[in-house]
Amino acid sequence: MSCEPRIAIERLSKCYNVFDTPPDRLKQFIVPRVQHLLAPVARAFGKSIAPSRYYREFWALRDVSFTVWSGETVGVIGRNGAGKSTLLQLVCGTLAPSSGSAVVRGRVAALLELGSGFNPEFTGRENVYLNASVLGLTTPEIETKLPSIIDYADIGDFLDQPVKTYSSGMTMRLAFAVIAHVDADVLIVDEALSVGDAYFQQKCIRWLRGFRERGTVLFCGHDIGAVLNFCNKAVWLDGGTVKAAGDAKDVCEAYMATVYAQSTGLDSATTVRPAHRTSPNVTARSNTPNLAQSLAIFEFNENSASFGSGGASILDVRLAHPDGRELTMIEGGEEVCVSIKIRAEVDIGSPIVGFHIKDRLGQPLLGDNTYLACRQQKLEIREGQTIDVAFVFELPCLQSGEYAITAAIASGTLDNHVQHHWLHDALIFTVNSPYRNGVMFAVPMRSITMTAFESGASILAVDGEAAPG
Ligand SMILES: Nc1ncnc2c1ncn2[C@@H]1O[C@H](COP(=O)(O)OP(=O)(O)OP(=O)(O)O)[C@@H](O)[C@H]1O
Repeated sequence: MSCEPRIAIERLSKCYNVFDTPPDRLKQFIVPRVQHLLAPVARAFGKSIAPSRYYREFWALRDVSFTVWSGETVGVIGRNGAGKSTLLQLVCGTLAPSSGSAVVRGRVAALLELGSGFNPEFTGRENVYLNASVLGLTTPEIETKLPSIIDYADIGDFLDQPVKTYSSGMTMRLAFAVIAHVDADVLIVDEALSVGDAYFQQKCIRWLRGFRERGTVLFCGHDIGAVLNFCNKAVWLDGGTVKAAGDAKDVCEAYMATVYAQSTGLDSATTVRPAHRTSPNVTARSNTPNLAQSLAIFEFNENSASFGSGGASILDVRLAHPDGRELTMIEGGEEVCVSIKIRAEVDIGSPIVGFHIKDRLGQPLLGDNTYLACRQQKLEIREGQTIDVAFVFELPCLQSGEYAITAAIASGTLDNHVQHHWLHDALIFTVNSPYRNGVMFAVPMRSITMTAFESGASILAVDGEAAPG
């Protein structure tokens, strides 16, 4: 990180004029103008006219100051209406401040309202030129990058159709493709917009993660998990002012404690208590996890993003029961099988096949590879042969959301290998789960026990269902 501040925000405020009724807006438009015209007449009679006001002021942001340093990823958090979007729009310059300043150094790209910079009457191709030049690229630069932008957006023949004929997903793909090619120094992104279809979402997240390594990011986080995963700093806005700023973990924890306290009516200072080991109170016990999570598994996507030196291709990736039956519903802790089918295009001496399950932010949650388990009995695959690799394991209880399985085949050892084919997001699946436990995934508890005592004697023991977390 250098010592150059990329974003310097000083006493930034934004006041909106709020009209209670539409006629008030009209009155505000007409009456002060008439009063202004009549003012000289009134003055001639020794009178003055006080200008009428038909609105009230609403300060969406007041005296906000903080600095984002080069290389930082800062999440802006806060409840609905706290002023996050207003702040981001002021930083991007799409909204004018009422007072104070937001100075950004370097080339800025914003992912706020994707496609909002597009002219709906122009074709996608024309909009790429328009948008990229607004973001600072010269025409020769755009021409050089155009094939890559088109490839990234992957919207086929629609490129030469007017943008007004696009679905919102297509507009988003094209807008993101432009953003990904403008070599920005600062990226301002509204997390809620980094969506689309699951494959494209994973592609965006991969790009954002890569960008984070070289650029500065200001990130509007509607989801605390995303901020914790993605940001090193956080700014907590509350009613348009900065409530806390600093290390993302500290700020998010303080924010969550307050949100929890407000939703439960408890004082946040009383929600964290020291552990008391002497007198546990109530008992519940469980060893039968039976809260079902419903799954939707998409088709294997052989065209998903990939890399590798070649020599082998991943032909299929499946998530199913270990006996091959289709998986539509799982219970916490059930055995599942991730199977990967591969064809060798050359002889491969020491194949290593592996997979990752990633959450919607691209965070790898779990996975494994064949290296340790199979190193004693080396398998060789000959050119033209196919192999099936099956990983059978207990899938932890996942939170609701979208997940992606990435699969790969390499050869060699863990430290020294050739990557033949790495297929990002080969299989997407969604989980609709009842678990709300605040962790990325939960392991099924073998038992959960709470015991009530009175005068040292146990008075209550209850068997309950396992609900991890
Ligand atoms: N054009 C406007 N006129 C009047 N009030 C506005 C206008 N735009 C935003 N506001 C108000 O300003 C406050 C901050 O809005 P903002 O959209 O910045 O909040 P936010 O933190 O991004 O909320 P959310 O998480 O719901 O997106 C809200 O109370 C909102 O109603």
